Amino acid sequence: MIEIVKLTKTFGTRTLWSGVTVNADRGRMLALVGPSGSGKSTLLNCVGLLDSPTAGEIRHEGADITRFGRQEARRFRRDTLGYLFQNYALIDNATVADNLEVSLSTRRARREKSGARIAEALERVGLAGREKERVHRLSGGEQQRVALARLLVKKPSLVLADEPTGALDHANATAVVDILREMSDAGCAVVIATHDDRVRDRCDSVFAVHEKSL
Ligand SMILES: Nc1ncnc2c1ncn2[C@@H]1O[C@H](COP(=O)(O)OP(=O)(O)OP(=O)(O)O)[C@@H](O)[C@H]1O
Repeated sequence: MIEIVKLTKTFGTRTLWSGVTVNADRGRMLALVGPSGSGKSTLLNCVGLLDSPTAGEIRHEGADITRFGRQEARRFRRDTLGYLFQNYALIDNATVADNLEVSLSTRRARREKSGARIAEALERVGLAGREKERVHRLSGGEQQRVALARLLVKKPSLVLADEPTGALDHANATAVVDILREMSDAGCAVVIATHDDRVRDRCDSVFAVHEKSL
């Protein structure tokens, strides 16, 4: 799915990591671990095209995504990528349903019954019937489950999760990882930057970012 090959990131004279080579495969969950500041988020952001590496390649379907122009990057984000952040990255003042609809392109939404898809995703994350509620009124755990429902609606083939359980209690963290596991079992490649040993232990492979630094 994604091949990261000899990736390096430097800021001025500081090398964050170099020679990073690791794959994210469909049907598997990869944990990115390392101490605070070791560059887990930066690596995830390079794969998500939110940041650029200094050297190396990130290959997807024969292309090096680090060389994508604006159009290709937009298509990659739209068609392939799903992101899950610690701070949920939802539209606070909008309803649950509005937050889920943004992940449907209008053409697709017209073609399919978006209402039914949204209801199904909300049911799956334990928020059945909560479409009309405003996101800022929900608890942190509920907001992260809305963000997960948004991924379930979008059905990306690659999910990048940055500390997705960092602000959650044990029950909500377990629920989040359960759903990521389900997406992975359905063929998605899942990459999770995490400090949480319980999350790490539920992944199929572990990549220690700090051990690849020079
Ligand atoms: N644009 C930038 N310019 C300079 N330094 C940066 C830039 N972006 C990130 N850094 C530095 O790179 C380091 C790695 O940050 P990053 O957030 O990737 O680490 P992390 O492993 O995810 O940390 P944490 O576990 O605390 O979230 C930090 O020291 C950060 O200050």
